[in-house]
Amino acid sequence: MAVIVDAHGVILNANPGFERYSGHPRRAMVGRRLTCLDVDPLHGDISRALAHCVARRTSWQGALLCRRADGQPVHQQGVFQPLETWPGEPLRLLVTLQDITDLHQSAQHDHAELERLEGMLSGLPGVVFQLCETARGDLAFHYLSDGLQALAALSSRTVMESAESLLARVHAEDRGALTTSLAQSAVSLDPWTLEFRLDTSDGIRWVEVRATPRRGPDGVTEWDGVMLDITTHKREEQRTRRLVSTDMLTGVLNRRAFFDFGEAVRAHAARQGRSVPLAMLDLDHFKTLNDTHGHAAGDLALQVFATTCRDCLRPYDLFARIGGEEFAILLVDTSPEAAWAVLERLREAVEAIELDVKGELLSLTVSLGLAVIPPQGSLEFALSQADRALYRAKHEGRNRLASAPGYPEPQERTGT
Ligand SMILES: Nc1nc2c(ncn2[C@@H]2O[C@H](COP(=O)(O)OP(=O)(O)OP(=O)(O)O)[C@@H](O)[C@H]2O)c(=O)[nH]1
Repeated sequence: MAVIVDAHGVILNANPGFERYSGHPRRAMVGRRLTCLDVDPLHGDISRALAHCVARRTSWQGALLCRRADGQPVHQQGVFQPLETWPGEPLRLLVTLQDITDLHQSAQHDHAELERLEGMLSGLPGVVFQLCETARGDLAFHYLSDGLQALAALSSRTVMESAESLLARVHAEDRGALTTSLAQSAVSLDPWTLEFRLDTSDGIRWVEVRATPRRGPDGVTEWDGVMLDITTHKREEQRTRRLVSTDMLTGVLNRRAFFDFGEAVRAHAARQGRSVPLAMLDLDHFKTLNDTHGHAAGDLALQVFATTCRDCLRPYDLFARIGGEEFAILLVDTSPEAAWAVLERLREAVEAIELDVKGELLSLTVSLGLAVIPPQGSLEFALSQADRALYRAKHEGRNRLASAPGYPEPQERTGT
């Protein structure tokens, strides 16, 4: 509908559609102010639109809330247009109003739907995101649900403004894997899946990401995905792995872990053409200690012995209980000569133990058999050689080191 009004908003003329859409008889409205259609006739948007056009002599357009003659509110899209006038002629405005109630209702419905969806997404146990990589390789988050605050103590808005604010928190050791896996997914368009750590003020959080990529015509790759907090699950997994690889009595590695980790150490050294010194250790006369002082005293001796040995070694040397009172050591990044010296010091440290059993001080000694795993050799074979050397150490009087054939003896090292 359209009306012509003067500078005070008084209706001078109205088209036939006016009657149909406003419900007011056309003739009755001529001479009345247009503001009477507004739900707020004194201070509503129609008053403001009129004031705008009169003051600036430019058009105005925007949404208005009006009331029909029967009292029904109607949302209108209004355009107020000053008409051309001759100099001296009074100002007149052409006002067109279009009923947008249906559009408004559907927008309101969409808005409610969107709010419902937002509420649902922020309630999910994770972060829903849309990540975008431009053809130049720049990353930007186009969407992040609210869960990010709980996951990374960062607001979605901050990370949408700068993806770097989140990427900078990825644990240094995991950044390479993140970049590589994302690049692979961008090239192959296979799903992007990764587990990585985030450094947060609450400590390390483990995150699992799963996202589906697609490529736009402009070469941009977009991933729709979800980030899940798997910290609890990871801690549980690490605890289980520790339990599976740990000897319950002494807390050192068990036989199975020794072979698993030992194989990795061997393979690493072999790639660099280096051999790895290895030792088998067995407490002397342990049966006598058990039989004389009881099994509990034996257990205590094993615990003190294990702690003493562990303290003599570097953190990354492998030390494991591989049988009852049998232990094994793999010395990482150590020459056979240096290994002999380390193990001799260890033997002395064990000899210095004073075990307090019900007020009686008991001493312990250990015999050691040494061998090396050559670059082409196997862990099992070297262990059997160390075992034979250990047998020799026992045979030669215990509380001593003996080495497998070919192992540099101390005399050879010192040249004496
Ligand atoms: N208390 C305790 N004893 C253990 C454990 N595992 C094995 N043993 C005992 O360790 C003893 C090993 O004895 P032997 O193999 O005869 O060796 P030994 O008495 O140390 O003699 P040598 O090795 O020749 O010096 C046995 O009595 C086993 O029962 C354990 O977990 N706790």
